[in-house]
Amino acid sequence: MLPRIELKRHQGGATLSLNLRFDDRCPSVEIAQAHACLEALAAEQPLPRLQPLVYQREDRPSQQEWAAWVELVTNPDHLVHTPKVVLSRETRLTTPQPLNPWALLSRWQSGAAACFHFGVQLTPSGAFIGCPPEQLYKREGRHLTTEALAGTIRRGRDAAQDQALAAELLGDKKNTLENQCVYQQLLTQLEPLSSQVQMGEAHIVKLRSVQHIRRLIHAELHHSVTDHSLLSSLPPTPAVGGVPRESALAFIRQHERHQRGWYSGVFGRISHASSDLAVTIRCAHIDSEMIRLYAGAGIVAGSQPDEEWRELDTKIADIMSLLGMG
Ligand SMILES: C=C(O[C@@H]1C=C(C(=O)O)C=C[C@H]1O)C(=O)O
Repeated sequence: MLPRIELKRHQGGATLSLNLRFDDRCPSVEIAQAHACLEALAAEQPLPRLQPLVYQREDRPSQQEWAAWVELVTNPDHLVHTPKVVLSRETRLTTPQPLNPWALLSRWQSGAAACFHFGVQLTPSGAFIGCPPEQLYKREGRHLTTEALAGTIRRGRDAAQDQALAAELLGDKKNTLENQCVYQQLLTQLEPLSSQVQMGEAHIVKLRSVQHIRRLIHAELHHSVTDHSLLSSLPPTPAVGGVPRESALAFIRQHERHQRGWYSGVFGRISHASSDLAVTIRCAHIDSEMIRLYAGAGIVAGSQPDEEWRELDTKIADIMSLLGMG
């Protein structure tokens, strides 16, 4: 989806872009519609204060169903052909109070400096917003940077505990395997598309509520490779899908009963000179009476249902705390 109007904030200002399509459309109609959109833009207004919400919460799957899925994925007969599946949960908050998505995004992004910040107005009262920590890829000319971001542990109560948890994460077999599944697939996919592929050391990324293992990957793209080729090949990475992709996605389609919607997709900017794209995790879909939050966790050999469920709780609680709940 390409929005009609894009607003990009950067240091020292903002850029507004207007997108026009001239393929199968009458040019004068397209220009008139674009003009109407520009005229409908309202002047900047102060954001409303976020009020604590009264809501009803429903999680899909339930903890019981989740445990059953994790047992299925970690069964040796399943692991032998599908070593990683990223399973997800949808948390629905039904509320009679309208929530201003931009007020939520503003509070969210102030505590997520190292993340992408995006919001898409889908309808007058509906938006998809998020602060994902994960880059699908960044391209400058022929130079590509991507990353394997997978493997999670909570933040510590103080600096010493936080460091101890980070060290535990880096040394943990199950989390290392989760990350390895991602970088191995990225390296395989990049091989026919690029040369001089280099991978950095595993290190820790610290977010407000969780820490992750990350490995950066750099490559020089062949001249024939376009964003279209990269987007046809890389997503969904095993950070949101699994390994091998097809059987992991088949498991997800068979078992997850909620729609992932815009969650676990791709969001960003593409141009001839450069591109910058994020994976849409840590996000919320807001409608007039419902907020949908999403969280996923990579399931591999050694994953325990209760621990993975707690990981989902931590990721969701991070967003709910912005709304004064959870
Ligand atoms: C799928 C999500 O996150 C992914 C899963 C992770 C994990 O299981 O350790 C960590 C980061 C992401 O790769 C999500 O947050 O929804």
